[in-house]
Amino acid sequence: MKSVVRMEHVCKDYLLGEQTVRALNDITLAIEPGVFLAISGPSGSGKTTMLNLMGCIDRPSSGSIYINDESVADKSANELADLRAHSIGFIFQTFNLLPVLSAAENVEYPLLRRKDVSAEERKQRVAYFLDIVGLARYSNNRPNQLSGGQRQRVAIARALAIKPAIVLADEPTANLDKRTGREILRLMKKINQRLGTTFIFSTHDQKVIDHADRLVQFEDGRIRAFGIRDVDNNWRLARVDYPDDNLPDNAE
Ligand SMILES: Nc1ncnc2c1ncn2[C@@H]1O[C@H](COP(=O)(O)OP(=O)(O)OP(=O)(O)O)[C@@H](O)[C@H]1O
Repeated sequence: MKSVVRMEHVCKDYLLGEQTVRALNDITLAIEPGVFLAISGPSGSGKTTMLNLMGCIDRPSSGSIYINDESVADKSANELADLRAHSIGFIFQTFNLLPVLSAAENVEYPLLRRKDVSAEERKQRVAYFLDIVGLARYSNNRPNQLSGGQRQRVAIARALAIKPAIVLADEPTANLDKRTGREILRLMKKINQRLGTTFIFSTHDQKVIDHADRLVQFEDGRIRAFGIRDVDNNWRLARVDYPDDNLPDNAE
C-alpha cells in the first residue's frame, strides 16, 4: 500500500553529556495519504523528535524512513532540502514567521527555492493560499501587525504554498487561546478535506485530538496505541504491548 511516511524500527538517541537518551525506541508505522493524524503523548515522550525525523530535519540513529515510498537514508543534506522544498510543509507552535517580511512575502519564501515555480505562479499561489486562510486583506501586514491566530494562518498558507504531500505541525495551537486554536484546527481540517493534504500534528490536548481521524499515542519514546475512527466517529484503539510491560520497576 502507498504511504506518505513509513518508518521501520526507527530509534533516535541523543547524547546528553556522557549519557545517551533514547528519544524514540523501535518505531514502526506507515501513514496513508490524506489522513488528519494526531500524535499524542506526555511531555518528553518523543513527539517532536518524531516530527523532526518525518520532516527530514534530523536523521534516525538506526532504522529506515521512507517518504512517498522512497528511502531517505542515502540522501545528501542538499537532496533532503530539496525533498522538503517539494513535499513537506511545516507549522510550528511559535509560528516562526520572518518578522521583516510581509504576510505575502512569508508565504512566498519557501517557493524561492523552487526553480520549477515561475515568478508569476509564485504570485498566484501566494494570493490563492492567503485567500484560503482568509487573509487576502492582510497580505501587506508584517507579523507584528497580525494577531496570533492570523500569524498561524500565514504559517499555514506558507506551509501549503509548495503544495506539499504532507504538512507537519508541532503543537500548532499551543500558543493560541482556545477559540482561536479551534478555528485553526477547523481550517487545517477544511484544507485536509478540500485539497487532500496529509496533516500530521503533535498535541497534548484532548480537544485537539478530537479533530483527528487517526491517532498515534506515544509513551516513553514508544508507540502505546494506534487509533482510527469507526463509522460512529468513536475511536477504535489498538494498544501495543511490549515484552517488558509487566516487569516490576526494579527488575534487572
Ligand atoms: N537535542 C536534544 N538533546 C538531548 N535530548 C533531547 C534532545 N531533544 C529531545 N531530547 C530528549 O528526547 C526525549 C523526547 O523529546 P521530545 O522533544 O521529542 O518530546 P515531546 O513529546 O515532543 O515533548 P514536549 O511535548 O514537551 O514537546 C526527551 O527525553 C527529551 O529530553
